[in-house]
Amino acid sequence: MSIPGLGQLAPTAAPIATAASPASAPTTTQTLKPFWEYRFDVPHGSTLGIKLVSGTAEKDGTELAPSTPYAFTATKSKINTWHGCTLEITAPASGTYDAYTSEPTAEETPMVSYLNLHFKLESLRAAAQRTGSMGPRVLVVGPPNAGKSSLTRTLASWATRMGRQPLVVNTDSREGMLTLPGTLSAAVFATLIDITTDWGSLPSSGASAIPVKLPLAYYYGLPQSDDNPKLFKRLLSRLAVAATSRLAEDVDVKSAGMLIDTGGIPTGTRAAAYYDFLGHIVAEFSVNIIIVLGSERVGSEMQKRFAGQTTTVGDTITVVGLDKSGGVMERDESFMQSIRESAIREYFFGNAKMTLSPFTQQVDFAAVSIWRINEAPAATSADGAGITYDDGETRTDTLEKAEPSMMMQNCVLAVACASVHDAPDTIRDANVMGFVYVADVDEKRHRLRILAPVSARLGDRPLLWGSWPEHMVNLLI
Ligand SMILES: Nc1ncnc2c1ncn2[C@@H]1O[C@H](COP(=O)(O)OP(=O)(O)OP(=O)(O)O)[C@@H](O)[C@H]1O
Repeated sequence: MSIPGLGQLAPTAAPIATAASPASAPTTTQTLKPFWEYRFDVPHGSTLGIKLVSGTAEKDGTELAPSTPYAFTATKSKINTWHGCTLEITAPASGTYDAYTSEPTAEETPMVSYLNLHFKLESLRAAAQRTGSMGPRVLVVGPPNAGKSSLTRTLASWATRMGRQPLVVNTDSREGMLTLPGTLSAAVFATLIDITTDWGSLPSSGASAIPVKLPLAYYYGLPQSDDNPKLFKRLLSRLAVAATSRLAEDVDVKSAGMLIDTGGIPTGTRAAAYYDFLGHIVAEFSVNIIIVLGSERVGSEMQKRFAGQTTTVGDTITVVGLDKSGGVMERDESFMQSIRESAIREYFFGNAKMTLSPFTQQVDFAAVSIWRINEAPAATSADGAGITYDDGETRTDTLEKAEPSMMMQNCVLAVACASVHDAPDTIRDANVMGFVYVADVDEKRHRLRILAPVSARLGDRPLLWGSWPEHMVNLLI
């Protein structure tokens, strides 16, 4: 399944630094030979400085500018080089970090196979440009922590560097792409990505040195894709319609095609639901290239299900297996929770480079229309009618009207691009305009204190209340 001649990255890692403290935190230089990677793990509360002194280097496909200091916090990632480079590393003034160099040869690193893939996609894009047809629609799949998002980002960056404008789609609602977690989103990438972030800064009202990418987002609002499969698939279809029409209206985006990131396929009984979602994505986005990262088991399942099939636009589906990088890092639940909390904080208050001033407003219970997104496990909604739970309620993909209550305190609510007068199904299908945070619920006075990124009234916009991202108690502290 792998491109011949490329094996798993050899674990030849040589630790160069751990647990820096102010006394032992000098600025050091690190020289990387061609194909080496500098891998680093910086926890929350620590900041690692990296500067390219000579040579060339990339992070997830985006080149580091020479002599420019970059600050990384709460990041597990790598800097790689094709031709060799020297980096200046400034250890955190306080706090810890781990870093090491991986020293593979060209034959050992999967990065070469990723680059080969990029050139293959480039030739398909050039052909699509000549004929006015749709460029490649690439789906990246694999088990959790296979490096799927990193590969998607790298392919997007390389395409952008060639002057292409691919549409990048995130179908992993546990993590947000250019928006908060809990969403499915798509955005055209025409400019470089801020390498100190995963996907770039969240769109906000502030100015930014790097052009901000505006995603189209739909709010799913539940922790797992299979918590409400019917709703999840419904929103994927909505996103696919929007993505396809974006391609239709712009020839440059059309020829560049799509890069679609997915959530990790779990093992065991939950896997079936995830393969079902992948089938849905393949059909709805007319996927014609499936990249399977780091799993022969997933690879053979994808081959069996999709290889050789004809897409809805008439081309044939190809399944390609690629090795996972030996450097991909596990991110435990507490690390991921702190990433989600930082995303919420950044959305309302900005980041180290740009401070935002969110707006607080008091709103009467009667002035808001809040809709609850419920879990509805698959087996129970096979007939489309939903299940009757012990509490006597029936749950489907349809939203349920919710009265403001203490349960909403410290929750993020999505503002739907719809009207409170719309039917629940229209509200469910609407894309998201933005988010507000419920800072306080005063049940006695029937008032909510709501934080919004801009000083605009909620007007007649309905609010969607899910359980993901989870409530965050210390946003205003
Ligand atoms: N070669 C590498 N060296 C060091 N870190 C890496 C490398 N490749 C990826 N990572 C890091 O490993 C982590 C997991 O990678 P990534 O998010 O790409 O995996 P994923 O398969 O998308 O994960 P998930 O299943 O959670 O969606 C990320 O923090 C990423 O930056």
